[in-house]
Amino acid sequence: MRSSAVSPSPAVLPSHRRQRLPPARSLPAIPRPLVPAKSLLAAKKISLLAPNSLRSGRRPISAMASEAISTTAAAKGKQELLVFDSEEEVAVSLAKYTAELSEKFAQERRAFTVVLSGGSLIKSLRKLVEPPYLESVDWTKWHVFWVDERVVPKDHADSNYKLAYDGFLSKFNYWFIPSAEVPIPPGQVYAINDSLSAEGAADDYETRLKQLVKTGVVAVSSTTGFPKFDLMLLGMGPDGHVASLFPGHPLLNENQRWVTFIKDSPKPPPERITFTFPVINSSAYVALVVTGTGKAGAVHKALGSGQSSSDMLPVEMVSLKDGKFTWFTDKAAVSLLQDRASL
Ligand SMILES: O=C1O[C@H](COP(=O)(O)O)[C@@H](O)[C@H](O)[C@H]1O
Repeated sequence: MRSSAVSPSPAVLPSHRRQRLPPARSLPAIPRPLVPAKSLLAAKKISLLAPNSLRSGRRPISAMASEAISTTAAAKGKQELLVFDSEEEVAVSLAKYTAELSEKFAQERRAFTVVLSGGSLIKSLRKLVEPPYLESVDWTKWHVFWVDERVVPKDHADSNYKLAYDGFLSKFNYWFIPSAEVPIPPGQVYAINDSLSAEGAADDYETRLKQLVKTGVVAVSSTTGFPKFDLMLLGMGPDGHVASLFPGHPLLNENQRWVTFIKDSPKPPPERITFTFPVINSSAYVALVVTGTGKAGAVHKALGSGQSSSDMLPVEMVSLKDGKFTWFTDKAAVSLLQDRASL
């Protein structure tokens, strides 16, 4: 088992986790099939619309939509837009994509640093804890972080940690273990210290990240000097916010801090901590998962309007320095892009 430089003390774990969860090392060994190296992004997709991407095996929603989105995406930098028929298919593809990156980084760096969001993203990760991935992924290499967190106790309904724990980290349902945790060593799950103020929690998280950079668990971008996470799994709100970076908020311009705090979040709860754009944009891979008609307006503004302006949505500010940025969407989320009038 890999030990981390910074292990959460038992005091920062929520009581339900302390009491109920067997340590990862006590789980029975699970036979891990050899997973052949596969190309990334080989899963079923119906659209590929951005430049600099593999184009094989993909069919556009429509020629009109394809052309229009491709043009806009080209103007906005290296992005790939994948459109699936349903959220179910998004979840299937996201699991494959994540498992393949897990294998790649586990081999290359002996660690896989994964950053989670809250919100609907967690539900879309459900296929990763089902066969075949629950057996084939080397969970012991995972180091789990949060791109943003609400400043509430970890057992609070608003906690992104709790959401991830209840919806993902505790959902390891192997046939002879009816209910167990995903076997990520507990010291590699980096929840915030919920006994601190928003400012204190942001400082503490940034300090912990700096220690993990020093020990080599988290990589550093040679381009930006900011931490370079292997995979960031982002969601997007209907207003186009990502992490806890909201439209028009001064935090959008933060360019020094790795982790900062907000006390006036327009979406409750008001107090949160969040990674900053320099950190998000230094990632090796970002998967932005956007599903449902509620997000269609923001998707249209980001990808379909052809306008690049001073009123950029936060999602439009995701622009990786030297990483790969992929949108995982369903048809509902891109429904306004399919409307010829808006293309
Ligand atoms: O408040 C938040 O919202 C966003 C988006 O959530 P969704 O439910 O609309 O997908 C989420 O990505 C972020 O982590 C969370 O704190």
